[in-house]
Amino acid sequence: MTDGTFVSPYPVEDPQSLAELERAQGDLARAVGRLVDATVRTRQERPVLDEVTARVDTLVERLLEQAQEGPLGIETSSDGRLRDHANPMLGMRNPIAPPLVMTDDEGGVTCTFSLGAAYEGPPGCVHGGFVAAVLDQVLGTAAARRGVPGLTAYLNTTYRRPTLLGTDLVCRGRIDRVDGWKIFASGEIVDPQGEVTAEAEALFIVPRWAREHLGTPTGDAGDFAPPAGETGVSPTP
Ligand SMILES: CCCCCCCCCCCCCCCC(=O)SCCNC(=O)CCNC(=O)[C@H](O)C(C)(C)COP(=O)(O)OP(=O)(O)OC[C@H]1O[C@@H](n2cnc3c(N)ncnc32)[C@H](O)[C@@H]1OP(=O)(O)O
Repeated sequence: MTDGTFVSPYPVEDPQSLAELERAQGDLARAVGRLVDATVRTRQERPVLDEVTARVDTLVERLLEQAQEGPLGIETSSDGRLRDHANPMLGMRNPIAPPLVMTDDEGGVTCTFSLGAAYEGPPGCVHGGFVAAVLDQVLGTAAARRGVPGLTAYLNTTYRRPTLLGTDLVCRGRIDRVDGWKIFASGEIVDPQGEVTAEAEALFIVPRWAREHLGTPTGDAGDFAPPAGETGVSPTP
């Protein structure tokens, strides 16, 4: 989804306590994100590794004492907007989300980000799948912010040069053409030297099951509620 692009049709009963819960969820995700990074980079040996593993297992059990069965889907945030907190690119509750933070600009969106050791593909470089995932999310967000929140029908990615880990990167996405429920977008990742490391052309399509709920492309979720069983997307009142 698009992390707050759409106003939720569901009212929030107690925004203040939900905001406090969200802060705690975000803190946990950031702490676990540091754990993921440390797990990849540590040079500790046994018995330290055994000790940490046992402590992590205990913490996992604690969290699972109260957990839902399946994925999160879409939830209404304390700010009254629809958010996909589990999104691995920008979800507030997902420890592996870099996270990507988007700003609107003329014709699309811009995102600055940096990826660490947990995203390594070729030595010192971002794994190509994550390069494509960043482009997918940024271009998809540009489409959604134009009121056409589609699923990716294709994403043609060209890798021009290695995308280095630990550097400040910029990804831009723009809309090239809108044709009804289809939106054609393109974008690129640029390194600190101003060189394009990867670029993509993509088509996003609002699926049939979502069209009647959107009515016409508006940029707002309206009374959006996907039919049960037709998609994994499940808004939570
Ligand atoms: C509030 C509402 C929320 C809604 C939802 C939120 C999503 C908000 C996303 C934000 C940003 C996310 C960024 C990460 C994005 C992912 O990660 S999405 C996950 C990866 N993608 C998928 O899983 C998509 C899987 N594929 C599908 O679900 C379906 O094939 C599609 C793409 C939705 C299209 O199916 P459909 O809805 O049945 O559309 P259909 O009527 O068959 O085709 C419509 C038109 O598109 C054309 N077309 C279909 N597929 C293709 C294709 N691959 N190539 C070229 N043309 C095609 C058809 O020929 C047709 O053309 P016309 O005849 O109209 O000229």
